[in-house]
Amino acid sequence: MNTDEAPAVRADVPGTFAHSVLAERHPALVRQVRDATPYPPAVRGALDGLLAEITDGTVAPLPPDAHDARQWDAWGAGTAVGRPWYDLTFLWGESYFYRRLLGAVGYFAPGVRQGLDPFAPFKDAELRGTAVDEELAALDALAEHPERERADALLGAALWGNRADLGFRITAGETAPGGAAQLVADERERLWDMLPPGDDPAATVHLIADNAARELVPDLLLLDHLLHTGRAGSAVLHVKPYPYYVSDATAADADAALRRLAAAGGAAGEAGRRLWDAVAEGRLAIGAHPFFCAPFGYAEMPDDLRRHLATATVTLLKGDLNYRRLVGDRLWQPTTPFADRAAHFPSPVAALRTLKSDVVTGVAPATVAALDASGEPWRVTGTHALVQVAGADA
Ligand SMILES: O=P(O)(O)OC[C@H]1O[C@](O)(CO)[C@@H](O)[C@@H]1O
Repeated sequence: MNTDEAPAVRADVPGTFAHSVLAERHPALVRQVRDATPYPPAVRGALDGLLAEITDGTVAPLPPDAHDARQWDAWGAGTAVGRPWYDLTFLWGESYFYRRLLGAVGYFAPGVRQGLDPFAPFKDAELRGTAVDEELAALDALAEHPERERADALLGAALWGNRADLGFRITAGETAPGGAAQLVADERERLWDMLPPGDDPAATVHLIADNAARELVPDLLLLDHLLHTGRAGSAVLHVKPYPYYVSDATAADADAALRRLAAAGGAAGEAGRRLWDAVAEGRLAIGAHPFFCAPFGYAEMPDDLRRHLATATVTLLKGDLNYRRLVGDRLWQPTTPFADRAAHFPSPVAALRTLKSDVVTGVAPATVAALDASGEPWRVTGTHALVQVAGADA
């Protein structure tokens, strides 16, 4: 199917979800970042400048001496600069917003704030929170269950862990995410068929992570299960090269989650120490390719990343943004076959996603009709989820 058949998601129509992200979520986030850390006047000024720019101004360029100014030029910054933010496509505009926010807090420039994650206060609080304690303690009860039940439970935890996304909560407030957990597409069986239990040292699972803390912990536990049961001989965890979309996991977040697990008691601690050993022995690698923060879909991934992902028996792709980048950030008919949209991906791929934006494919017509008839904004509230698989029959 030609991508021109569906319009790109844009943020220029008031009343749409994408518009609300630029008009409400981004300004709220700038204020939250400014309040979460005792920033000096220069940083506060830069954040205020960014706030004014995204509210009333036009897109400003990166400083010419920024380490990635040429990269962003190649990614289209030249044509974006000087235009209203709402003129940009949603994916490009969101991505550039996060790059600019990091610039405002001095993340990239030499100096005392270089490399300091502005979202760390939110991520740390979540990782230390009692909700994680409770989730880890619940693992002990799983040990007695048959392997397939444990696998399903861990897959479910990784799937619904995607609801814990901190960016989502900024506008979801206290009452959401919640409601009935519901899968709009359920291809778990096909996923497990690709990874039979046993000793297959050649099976490699790649996991393209989404959020840190409450999502990354169950992601890691799922990888541990795959490695421990021999469903996979090795694994690669792909994280972001720099802080992104508020809570997206970086290598520092992966280390923090591994420490949290390894220090836990019971089954969680055992899994954490196995994961620690797996990293130490090279069976679990952590990667952070620059393209994971690029403002484009995965169909446009560079050759080196394509070759790397092609080594996967299956790639688990987590979360809403990764899904948008997989199928294309376009307003597809929800019945558009997922396998068609994901056919470009270099390995078999399984999307594990709670729905937090308008993009969706691969939903059966009767399901779409029932969801639409419910009158609920089922695509964007995080109350619905999907497990979809493509490339498994190749
Ligand atoms: O963490 P996730 O599941 O990728 O969700 C993040 C989602 O939140 C947003 O940033 C704002 O809705 C979306 O653009 C994005 O798809």
